[in-house]
Amino acid sequence: MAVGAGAAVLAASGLGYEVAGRRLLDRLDLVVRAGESVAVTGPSGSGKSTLLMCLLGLLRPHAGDILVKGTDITGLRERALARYRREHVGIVFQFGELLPELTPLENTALAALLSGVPRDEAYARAESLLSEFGVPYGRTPTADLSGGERQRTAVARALINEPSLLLADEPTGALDGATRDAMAEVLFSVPRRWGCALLLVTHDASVAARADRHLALGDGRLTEVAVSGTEAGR
Ligand SMILES: Nc1ncnc2c1ncn2[C@@H]1O[C@H](COP(=O)(O)OP(=O)(O)OP(=O)(O)O)[C@@H](O)[C@H]1O
Repeated sequence: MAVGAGAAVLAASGLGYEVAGRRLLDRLDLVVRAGESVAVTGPSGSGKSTLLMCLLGLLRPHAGDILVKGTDITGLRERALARYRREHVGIVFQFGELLPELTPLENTALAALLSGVPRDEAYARAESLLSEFGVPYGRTPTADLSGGERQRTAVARALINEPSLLLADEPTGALDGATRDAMAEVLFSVPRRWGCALLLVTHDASVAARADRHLALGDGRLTEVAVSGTEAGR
């Protein structure tokens, strides 16, 4: 657990999910606390994206509970799930999923505007987050930014509604070298600075090693990956 990690934001227990007769999640348990980062790795096809989809409420697990801030989201109907995603969850994908023709400021503010935040406040929050992450927010369309700038914009957008849970699916997968490291640095600073819980899925062991906890998904369950001496001393 991270130093000073707080209450459980996410507590999933006994999760089960089957597809085509295959048990992808099998009595899986997972707790992520406020201020804590958890990385999940696992072979291709082991069910990492399926787990994230369950946590987002886009797939309904066949067994188990997913408590987010004490509410079991597995029992929510569509409208309540949409509200849950809007109010509690931020998500960053591999390719950022931003609208290319909008500026980074517009892309970031849009997520707040769609949640009913007044225009001035949405833009003020967006400016503050983008400066924090060192993204230029002039008139340049997002399409013309570098890969790293686009991903940092995606993090700003994911944070604008002050989520308690930040989910990231291969957020560094499309980046390489120094850009990937810089992006990892930004992501892992988020739980420390904003106090939310971060759950990150990655194929990159060096990125996973930066998390407070590194879990491996295999045979439908999560197991702790031992932290090496160097990592433990970070
Ligand atoms: N609707 C479906 N019908 C049949 N098989 C499916 C369906 N959805 C997912 N699968 C299978 O379930 C397995 C797990 O998929 P998932 O995307 O969760 O894996 P992953 O660990 O995220 O993989 P990767 O690392 O390659 O992204 C895969 O073998 C996939 O083909």
